[in-house]
Amino acid sequence: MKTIFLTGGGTAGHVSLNLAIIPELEQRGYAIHYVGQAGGIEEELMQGYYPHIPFHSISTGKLRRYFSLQNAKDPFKVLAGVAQSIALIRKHKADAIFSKGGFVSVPLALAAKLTNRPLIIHESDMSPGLANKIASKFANTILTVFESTAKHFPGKGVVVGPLIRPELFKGSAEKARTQLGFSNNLPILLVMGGSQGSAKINQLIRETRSELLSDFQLIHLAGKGHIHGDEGAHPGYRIFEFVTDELPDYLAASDYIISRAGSNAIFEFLALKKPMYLIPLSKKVSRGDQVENAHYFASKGFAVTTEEDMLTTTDFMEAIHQMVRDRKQMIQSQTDAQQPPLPQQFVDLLEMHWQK
Ligand SMILES: CC(=O)N[C@H]1[C@@H](OP(=O)(O)OP(=O)(O)OC[C@H]2O[C@@H](n3ccc(=O)[nH]c3=O)[C@H](O)[C@@H]2O)O[C@H](CO)[C@@H](O)[C@@H]1O
Repeated sequence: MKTIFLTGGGTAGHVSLNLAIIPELEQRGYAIHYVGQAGGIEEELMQGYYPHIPFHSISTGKLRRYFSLQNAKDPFKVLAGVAQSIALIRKHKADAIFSKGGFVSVPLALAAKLTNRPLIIHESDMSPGLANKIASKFANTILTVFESTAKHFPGKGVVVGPLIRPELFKGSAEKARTQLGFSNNLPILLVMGGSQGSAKINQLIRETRSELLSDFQLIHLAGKGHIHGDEGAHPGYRIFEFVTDELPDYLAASDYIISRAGSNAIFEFLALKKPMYLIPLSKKVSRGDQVENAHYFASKGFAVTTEEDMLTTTDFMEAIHQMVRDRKQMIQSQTDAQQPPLPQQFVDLLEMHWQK
């Protein structure tokens, strides 16, 4: 039996794809181990979805882009993580490593190189993240979602497209309506501020909620720690920090989406053919990957987008009206788009590149 180490964490966007391929890997008889950070979202999601898979925590640095005294300690934390990773690879006789990115993946990537194990990386965004840029030096292959990303990895980049968790296609709209106490009279608008929630989007929803509730029923995924008091009091409004098992049903019931532009989430909405309004995380606080993702989606006719800087409630409401007006065309463009690969095809590709 082959043993495979999966890694990726920090945000749910660096875990989703691993969750999607685990059933296929298990069916092919792999022994799977997950390497992440203790207390990270990766540990929480793995415990929730796959509690039988051993989770190993390692030490890692944060790879901050800003000055902090913590930066001086980080190289030592990464080195400790490399030593732990080498020990884990040897102890469990890992044959190959698959990394979905995030800073926790860097020590394991370096350990893969030092122990001569094949390493495959996946990059979801148009421009690669810092962790993947570093880890790519030790990788055999970097699988990308966007075609233009492969050029960042000469000789190693391979376009694979987005992978969607199969359970997202199995939701029941009726189940969601019953559970949420929603009627069939008004469309449902789902709001997702990325896996961690978005203070900006939450604020816009709070400011426009009474207006929105005359046209929509709202499912608001606000993020951990972003719910204040008794916000769920209105019968057409339900707020949650983060949902897991219910997400397929909530997505099936949704007629429209407002979201950040994280790669996993927007490709899920595309695969489910949901008209969407994207407000990407600003370039001021990120490398601008979400701005690129959102512009790409708008250019393909899959989404309406506005940037968050200077966004007023009037602009916000206007963009929502535009999404409603463009609904039919958006669904048509989404229907014409290339279908995402299946987990079987993705794992075939992984196996092919491990052998290289
Ligand atoms: C702040 C930050 O660094 N964001 C990055 C992070 O986003 P983030 O972690 O938000 O990831 P994505 O938006 O790509 O994916 C979010 C995932 O969480 C799931 N979900 C969300 C809410 C919920 O209640 N339940 C649930 O299961 C979604 O279905 C999706 O699978 O990784 C993405 C992929 O590399 C990047 O594009 C983003 O720029």
